[in-house]
Amino acid sequence: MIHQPPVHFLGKTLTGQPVQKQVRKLKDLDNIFLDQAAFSAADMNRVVYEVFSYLPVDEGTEGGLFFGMTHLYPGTVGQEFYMTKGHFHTIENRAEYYWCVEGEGMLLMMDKHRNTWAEQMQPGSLHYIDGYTAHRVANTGGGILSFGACWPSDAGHDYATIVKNGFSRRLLSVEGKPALV
Ligand SMILES: O=P(O)(O)OC[C@H]1O[C@](O)(CO)[C@@H](O)[C@@H]1O
Ligand SMILES: [Fe+2]
Repeated sequence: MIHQPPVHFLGKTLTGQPVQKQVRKLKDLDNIFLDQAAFSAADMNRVVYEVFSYLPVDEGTEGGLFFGMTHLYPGTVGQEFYMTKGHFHTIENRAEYYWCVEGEGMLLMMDKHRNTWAEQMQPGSLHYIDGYTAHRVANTGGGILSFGACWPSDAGHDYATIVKNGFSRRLLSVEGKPALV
């Protein structure tokens, strides 16, 4: 039997059934940004990023894979660029790929010893995120940053550790340029 694939990935657009869309607004990113005064003054309904996910198996399936496209909008809160929430995986050894399709950004990674480093994202850049490594993406450009992700369906998301302790370094906009401080 020949099947038509249910989902299509054209440029930065993922369409078909079953693609799920998740929207993250500023109000979903509480305790992420350094400048709490700037955060409180901002419009909480501002969309920061959208994630289109293809989840062909149940969450938690060992051996399965998930696929997602994230569109992260440009903007800042205080001196920080709009960024994703960031997470470790609940099953800590699970790795992931990110790849950039459009825009300019920075992938922040932090290991279990809280060493933090960054990789530059530009169209075509491919990023291997090892297990035990927290990951977060910041949009450092003037347009949308679109990136793909592929991760194990049993990885899970541990957001709480990042909300509580953050990354050990922050990516700030210093004279319009990204600086890891
Ligand atoms: O889950 P966060 O930290 O909000 O970041 C969004 C991106 O990360 C993923 O959760 C996968 O790690 C994707 O769904 C999405 O590409
Ligand atoms: Fe992840």
